[in-house]
Amino acid sequence: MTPLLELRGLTRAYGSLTAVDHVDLAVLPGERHALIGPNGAGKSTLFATVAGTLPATGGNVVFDGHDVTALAESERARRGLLRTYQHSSLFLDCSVLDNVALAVQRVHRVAHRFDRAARRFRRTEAEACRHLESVGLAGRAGDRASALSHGERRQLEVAMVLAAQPSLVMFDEPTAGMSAAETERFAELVERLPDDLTLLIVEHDLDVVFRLADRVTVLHLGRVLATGTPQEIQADDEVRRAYLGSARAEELFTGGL
Ligand SMILES: Nc1ncnc2c1ncn2[C@@H]1O[C@H](COP(=O)(O)OP(=O)(O)OP(=O)(O)O)[C@@H](O)[C@H]1O
Repeated sequence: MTPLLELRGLTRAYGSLTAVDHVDLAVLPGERHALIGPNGAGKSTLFATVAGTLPATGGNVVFDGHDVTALAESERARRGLLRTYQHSSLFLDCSVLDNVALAVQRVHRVAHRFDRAARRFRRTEAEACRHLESVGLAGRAGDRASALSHGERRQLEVAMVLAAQPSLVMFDEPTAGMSAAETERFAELVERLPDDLTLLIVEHDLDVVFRLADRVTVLHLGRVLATGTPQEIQADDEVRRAYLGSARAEELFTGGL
């Protein structure tokens, strides 16, 4: 199967520090792929370089068969490669529904241009409602975004990303700061996303990783240490060694299986 996303020798240096060091990685269509690693492994840098938030200093990002390394983040998003931002994309004074409707409108700017205003409005609203339903927020449509809890804001953010009709969504530590109940709700939400949506998730909660991911890539000191199924990763001696001394070693040994 041809990968939807392929990283070829992707490298990102900050001066003399190579935070992401010749990373090769393939994410297949429909796959849920998690990126883990001890603190400072280079996960955030890799994430930002793939999304186009940070330019690469070497190597290539190939998305849907095209080399997008030189493209801006917005152009990558237009082609279906989207990343989530922690809260920064929300209009807190607008309603939950309007936040998603605005995201829908951005996509349909061209497609709906010749519709009559009332019809365009109805279509946009119906589509926004559908996205809210798929993230479990239909009941909060009329509330202000500022009234949502931390976990609900992250759900709203997913609805807004879905409105952009992506083929690959990159989640940036989605459960960070969530309560156990919010984390559970978020994991269920991800499990319910359409099967053909490809996901790349950077996540610290290894229970969530081992529950959601089809395959896991472990970064260590900017390099790929291992890629495999959750079971393979948990049984990998090198991975265990990389996590030893990390507060998360315990999770690696006990989580998920
Ligand atoms: N803007 C920057 N300038 C210089 N060095 C940086 C910068 N951002 C990150 N680094 C360094 O690059 C390396 C990788 O950092 P990065 O944040 O990508 O790792 P991470 O795996 O996401 O870590 P964490 O799990 O702690 O978030 C670290 O050594 C970090 O100190």
